[in-house]
Amino acid sequence: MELVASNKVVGGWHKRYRHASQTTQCDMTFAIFLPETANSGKQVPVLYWLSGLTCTDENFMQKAGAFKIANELGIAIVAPDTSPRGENVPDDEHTAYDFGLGAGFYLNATQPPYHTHYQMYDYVVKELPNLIENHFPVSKARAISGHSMGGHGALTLGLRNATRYSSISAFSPIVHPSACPWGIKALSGYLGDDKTHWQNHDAVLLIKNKQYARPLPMLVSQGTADNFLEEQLQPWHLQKVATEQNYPLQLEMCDGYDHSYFFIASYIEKHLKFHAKHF
Ligand SMILES: N[C@@H](CCC(=O)N[C@@H](CS)C(=O)NCC(=O)O)C(=O)O
Repeated sequence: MELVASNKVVGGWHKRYRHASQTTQCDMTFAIFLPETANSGKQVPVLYWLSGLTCTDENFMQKAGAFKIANELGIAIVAPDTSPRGENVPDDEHTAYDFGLGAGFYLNATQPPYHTHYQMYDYVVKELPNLIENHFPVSKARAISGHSMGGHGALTLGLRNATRYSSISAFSPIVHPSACPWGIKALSGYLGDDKTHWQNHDAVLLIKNKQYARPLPMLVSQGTADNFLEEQLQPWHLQKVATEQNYPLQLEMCDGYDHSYFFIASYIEKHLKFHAKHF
């Protein structure tokens, strides 16, 4: 692992590392925030943060305003990149922002030419936590959260790995990718056109089909002034299946907030306190 950046912040540390990933077969960069309590070697729980389309490990760390409250709660935060990157990594053929680089959708692609590198599900669920737990003073208590495409990642990875995480949250998530333009483009491009292969990557279908080992506490926050609300995000689908299955979802509609990090900065304290309660 190569240290790329190191900044002291609120008594703790923000660090960026690059490493050769066996899962994605390219160099990956991630960021970690370590609270002050970790300086003395105390093992702290980890929140994995998955970012949205076009993002890297940097957006959350620079814009979410999470450090002070994460430090008070003694929580580390790990932010991976949103896709594999590098010269040999194929992009969308039209270099669109919603597929390929910056748009890995937290799944394991099966379709050429993407399947070699686009293995973000295994990277986030397995390789990254192993690396983090081997190199930093963290416990095995993990929570998962994310925004938009990363909200989709948090919901689906959390549901499918309910024994690895203690709680799930999401901001403005893509809840039903099988039925919205961003999701249909990604799932067909990475997994092929057979929709039976999409079900494991769709939070609404996972809950509908009870595809989880145990229900985890789930908090979803959605701005009412989000440009993507009607066409892409559609949280009412999640609310409906959660009610039908009695899944412990807390969905809050936040009046006047848009899709940006201004919204995340406004509600991150609530999400961090939610996860802190369940570690
Ligand atoms: N319309 C935007 C869509 C991308 C977008 O809104 N990305 C969100 C996640 S889905 C984001 O977090 N962007 C980066 C940021 O705000 O720092 C574009 O064309 O770039």
